[in-house]
Amino acid sequence: MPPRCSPSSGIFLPFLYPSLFRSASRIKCRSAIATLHSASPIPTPSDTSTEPSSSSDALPYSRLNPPPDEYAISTFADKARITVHAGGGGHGCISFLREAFMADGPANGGDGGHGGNVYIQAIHGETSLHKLARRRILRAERGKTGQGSSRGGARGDDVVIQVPVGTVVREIDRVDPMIEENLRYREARQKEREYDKLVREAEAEVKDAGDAIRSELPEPPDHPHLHKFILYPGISNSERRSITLPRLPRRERLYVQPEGPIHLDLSQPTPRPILLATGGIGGLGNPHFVSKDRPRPLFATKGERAVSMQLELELKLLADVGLVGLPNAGKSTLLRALTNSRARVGNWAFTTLQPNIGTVVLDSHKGRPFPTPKPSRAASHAVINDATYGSVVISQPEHNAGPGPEPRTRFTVADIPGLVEGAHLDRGLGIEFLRHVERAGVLAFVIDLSAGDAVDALKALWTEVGLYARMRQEEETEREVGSRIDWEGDGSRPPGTNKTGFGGQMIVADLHEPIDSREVGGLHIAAKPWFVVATKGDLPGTEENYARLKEYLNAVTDRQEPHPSGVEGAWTEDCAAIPVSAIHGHGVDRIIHWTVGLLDE
Ligand SMILES: Nc1nc2c(ncn2[C@@H]2O[C@H](COP(=O)(O)OP(=O)(O)OP(=O)(O)O)[C@@H](O)[C@H]2O)c(=O)[nH]1
Ligand SMILES: [Mg+2]
Repeated sequence: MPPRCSPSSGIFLPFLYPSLFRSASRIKCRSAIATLHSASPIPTPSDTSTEPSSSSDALPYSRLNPPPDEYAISTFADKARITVHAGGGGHGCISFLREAFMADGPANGGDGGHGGNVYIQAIHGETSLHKLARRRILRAERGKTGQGSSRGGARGDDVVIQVPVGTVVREIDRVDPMIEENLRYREARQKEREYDKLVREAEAEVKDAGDAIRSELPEPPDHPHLHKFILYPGISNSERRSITLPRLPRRERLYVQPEGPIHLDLSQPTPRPILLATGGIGGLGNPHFVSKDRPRPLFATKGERAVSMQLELELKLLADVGLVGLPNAGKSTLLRALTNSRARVGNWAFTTLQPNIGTVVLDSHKGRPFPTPKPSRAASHAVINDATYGSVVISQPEHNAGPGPEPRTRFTVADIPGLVEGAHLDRGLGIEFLRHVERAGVLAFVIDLSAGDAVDALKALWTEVGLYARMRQEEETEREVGSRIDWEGDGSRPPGTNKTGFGGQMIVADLHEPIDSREVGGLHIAAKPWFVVATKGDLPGTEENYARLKEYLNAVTDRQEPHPSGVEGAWTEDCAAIPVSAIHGHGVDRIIHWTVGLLDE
């Protein structure tokens, strides 16, 4: 059989066998990056499209310049579609006491146990939805069937679905047997009433020949709750025919089933699990039906069926800082420099295919907590080749900040796959991951100073983010309108309306509710504080690029230039560019200081 991937298609080899292909990959990937850049109007360095944007080839391997195969695989999923089934109720039992010298003992069948519920809980320990995406179906336990000697069945175990904080839960579909049941019961009662009416009319016509007329009438309808009963297995045919089933008492579920469609935004940890689907109630044992006329009931009831629903889970990472940059800009290297992350680094575009999250530990509780003052703009713009920049550990001041809010001890950074032009239209790997940017408190735009004009690169990135933000806003508005429309269209009368019905029309609710002004036109992202990480500052010839970028950002801060996204009213309070060399670990502590300042604002 010929090989699936011909040896000539070397472009795939770095992804498959990175360690075997290290030396060749540098050359191949340079051309791949050059092609990618040339296909895109996003600026590329005229002099670096043939030369790689990194001098990392010449550097010895280290934690910040790792070989391409030195990384931790993250099993990450940010979307999952699951079906949850609450547990059905256990059946009631038909049983009679048997003792010596007691031929016909009293009924002693136990009740069935109630079914387990399905809950959801957002917790900090979870970081991904991959386990749920793999499991797909989650079932709470059924209630156990009742037993003889009046032993009730055990309650079914609940299921608590634990999801990461930042998960959005949307109900797509629901099967609620209680609603079906009510409909079925109403239909059966209607048939019963019609039948009774027929009988009454016939009896009125021939008063003393009621029986004769009854025999001409159609078969009486079934008992409305017939399907809910279990009959004694040893029952004879004559007993079956003579059995008269009682009308069942109306029974409510133990827990109130939340009304649909469920839409939860679990952006905070939930100390108590939230109920999604309620378990069915257990069936009644035969002692419940004992009466003077019926001392030995040969039936019990079945357990109620339970709610099941289909849910869509979407994780919007709740990182404090989101790293946004073009492919190969150096985001993962920066994440490694900032945190203990072992994100994959490689000199080719789209090395990162899944978001990576790292935690910057500011205070490991080994010493006193320390205040984190925001440095001045001038300080953050200082030259980077300072010997102290190599370490991530921040020196702690002598005295404590005094009374006030607890100082921040850590923050999280999300490294998402690189954005290309048109990412908001789902080009590259963009749209899947742009939503993680939505939740970040601060955006850090990682710009490769050696890869063309930094200002153009920043504008291109902001354009994508801005367009995405607007698109999301439109989607949300549409969804909101959709949820206020009665799409049933079956002419049935919605609650609270008059008898005329709506004959299949859509009913749009009042849409004149005020909309949060921050949500208009993508401002929910553009209003976030942001700064630029001007990386690869160690490479020659990057100073001028940095100087231009700094000048531009000062102009944006002074409102002489519009915000790079073009969104009106976006955040321009203090647009900084922090020069770093992530590969050497230079300048990372400035990023940490600056970020903490923005987060604490
Ligand atoms: N000289 C130099 N090279 C760097 C620096 N930061 C990253 N690089 C190199 O740039 C290349 C790309 O780095 P990555 O961290 O994988 O870039 P990325 O932005 O995560 O790339 P994608 O995941 O593909 O979007 C690697 O060869 C790094 O060694 C830096 O500060 N200086
Ligand atoms: Mg990366």
